[in-house]
Amino acid sequence: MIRSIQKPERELRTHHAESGMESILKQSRRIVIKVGSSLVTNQGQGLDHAALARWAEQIARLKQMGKDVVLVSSGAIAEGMQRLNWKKRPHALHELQAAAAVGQMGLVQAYESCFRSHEMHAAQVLLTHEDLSDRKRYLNARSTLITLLSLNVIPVINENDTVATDEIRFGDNDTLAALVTNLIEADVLVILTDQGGLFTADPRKDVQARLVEEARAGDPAIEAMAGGAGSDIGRGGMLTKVTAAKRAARSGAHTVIASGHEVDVLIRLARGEAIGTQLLAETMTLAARKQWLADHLQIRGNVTLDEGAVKALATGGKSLLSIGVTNVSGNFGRGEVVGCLDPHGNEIARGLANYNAAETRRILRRASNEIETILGYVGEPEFIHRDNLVLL
Ligand SMILES: Nc1ncnc2c1ncn2[C@@H]1O[C@H](COP(=O)(O)OP(=O)(O)O)[C@@H](O)[C@H]1O
Ligand SMILES: N[C@@H](CCC(=O)OP(=O)(O)O)C(=O)O
Repeated sequence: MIRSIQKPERELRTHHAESGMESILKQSRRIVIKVGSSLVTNQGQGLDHAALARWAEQIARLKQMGKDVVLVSSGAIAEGMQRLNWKKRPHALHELQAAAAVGQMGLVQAYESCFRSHEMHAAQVLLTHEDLSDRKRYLNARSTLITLLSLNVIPVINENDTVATDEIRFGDNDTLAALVTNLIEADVLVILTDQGGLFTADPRKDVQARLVEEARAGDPAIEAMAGGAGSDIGRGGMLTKVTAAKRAARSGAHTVIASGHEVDVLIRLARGEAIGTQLLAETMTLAARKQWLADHLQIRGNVTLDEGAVKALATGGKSLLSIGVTNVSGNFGRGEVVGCLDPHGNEIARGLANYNAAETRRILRRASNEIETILGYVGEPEFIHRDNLVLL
């Protein structure tokens, strides 16, 4: 497992290396990597294809090291501007959105051809923040991403700029990357940018600024160090990265902020070299996720379980299958929270249902392999997956 709670005396370190520190990437299995605009474009004009090829190569090597990788990549607007022959970044949101729609084609084409040379595929996933706060879409996005990972495909995520405006306005894929980290319960979020990491002040303005090697994600002191907006190309700045780290920590993920200009930065991090800034989460992934679930609980209905299912949940650490459900009450949708009652009506657990109430009424007491015949399709084999279940 990855390193967990840091000691208070290590709250903030600003001196350089030789500290024997090891990168948290070494121990982690599931990683979200965010590459900022400055690392995938030619100063905001078109894509830097050589850079994309380097990212794909490094990610292919991480895969060989047994890591699951999701890539969050900016670059659509810059590529769209070039394809449309626009020399200056427009101010009107609808024009930025149009540029993103044109450029996204080039972005995924480029990644697909890069990953193909490593005998891998890329998948385009466009998301908005709202998608991830809606429980049904949250579950759908989660299942799709986890399936893509199991198929050895690299999901390449960007904001769905056609329907979102806030992120274009602020130029921020950092928040999106943090939400994806929560979504798939990644161990680490790696934010690559044009600076060596988080400095005690903006290094472009303050020559005295020192690199913060390690701190606690969510420490108010680091928020104060991260100034306002950054460059003209990407405009989220360091503050959105520090905030992203705080958000990622909510599901137990650590964050690394490092320079994408370091040669083979991802490989070196994965081998354990401490590069850039490590912002550490205090809780372990699973516990944090359960806490997240607990915070979001608003029961929409109940299912009653038979004794076997109660035992499987309470002592077996298992998922809840439809075969163990004997009764359904309420009117919940897919992704909504249901209470799980024992045969005496006592609530023993809560979790996110993979099937809505009407579907559950049809599949109760039936085995998972019968779901497809009964409903005409099959989603997940479990009614509530263990990861989405909290015992009371
Ligand atoms: N404390 C700080 N440490 C490092 N960089 C900072 C800090 N405060 C502000 N910045 C600025 O944030 C910029 C990175 O943000 P941004 O340009 O949005 O990158 P990206 O496109 O990679 O998301 C840096 O170039 C730097 O000028
Ligand atoms: N989604 C947009 C821009 C997002 C963006 O610039 O974010 P960031 O790289 O965090 O500064 C694009 O692909 O051009």
